[in-house]
Amino acid sequence: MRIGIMGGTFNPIHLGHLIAAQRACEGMELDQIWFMPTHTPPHKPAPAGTTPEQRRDMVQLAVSGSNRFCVSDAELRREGVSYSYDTVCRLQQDHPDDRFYYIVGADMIQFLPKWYRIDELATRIGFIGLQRKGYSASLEALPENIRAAVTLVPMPVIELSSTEIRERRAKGKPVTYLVPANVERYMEENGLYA
Ligand SMILES: Nc1ncnc2c1ncn2[C@@H]1O[C@H](COP(=O)(O)OP(=O)(O)OP(=O)(O)O)[C@@H](O)[C@H]1O
Ligand SMILES: O=C(O)c1ccc[n+]([C@@H]2O[C@H](COP(=O)([O-])O)[C@@H](O)[C@H]2O)c1
Repeated sequence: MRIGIMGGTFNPIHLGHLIAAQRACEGMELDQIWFMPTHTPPHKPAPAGTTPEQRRDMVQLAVSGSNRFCVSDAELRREGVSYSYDTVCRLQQDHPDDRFYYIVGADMIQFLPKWYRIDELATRIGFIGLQRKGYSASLEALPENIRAAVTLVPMPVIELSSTEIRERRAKGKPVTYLVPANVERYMEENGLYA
């Protein structure tokens, strides 16, 4: 199988993540997308306002209607910083017949050279890079070996982030149509970000 890994903090998951995953799925003819919430993100502050279980629950709700999308808790089960290299090595050990692709937004593409053991990672998997407003999706600045591993997939610009969802919730503004309805309900019921 061709499997896309959609890694993220997902604090919380929003429609930008889901549309990105769907475009990657179509553009690269993937069989499945595994949404992989990080335990501890490598390059940003530890997520505040939620537990890892709550972030995972919201992702689970968001993908519940799909037959191609699912949640992997491989990183949540592993203590410490969630380096993608460690995750990929483990996945390839457990699923030797499958091919893995790592899906990243355009904001992340320019930081790929800073990823832990990126040179080895780029020999193991392909990266699927998606367009995102405000960030250059150009590959020119990347070293040749990393550039060769990235395929760009066009996606409509979805100007939306988890930060915006948290800020709207903190101000008492609705997040309707920005996150799936069942995720909005979960945030309400658990008093998240309010
Ligand atoms: N609107 C979007 N369009 C395309 N890709 C996105 C979008 N939002 C997030 N992504 C991508 O999804 C992955 C996971 O993102 P993450 O969970 O950190 O969400 P975020 O919205 O960037 O969060 P935050 O605002 O808290 O920094 C990253 O590769 C990121 O680039
Ligand atoms: O392995 C790394 O060095 C690395 C550095 C930055 C980001 N990542 C992964 O990229 C994904 C998106 O990261 P973030 O910080 O936008 O949530 C998430 O799965 C991270 O674990 C991985």
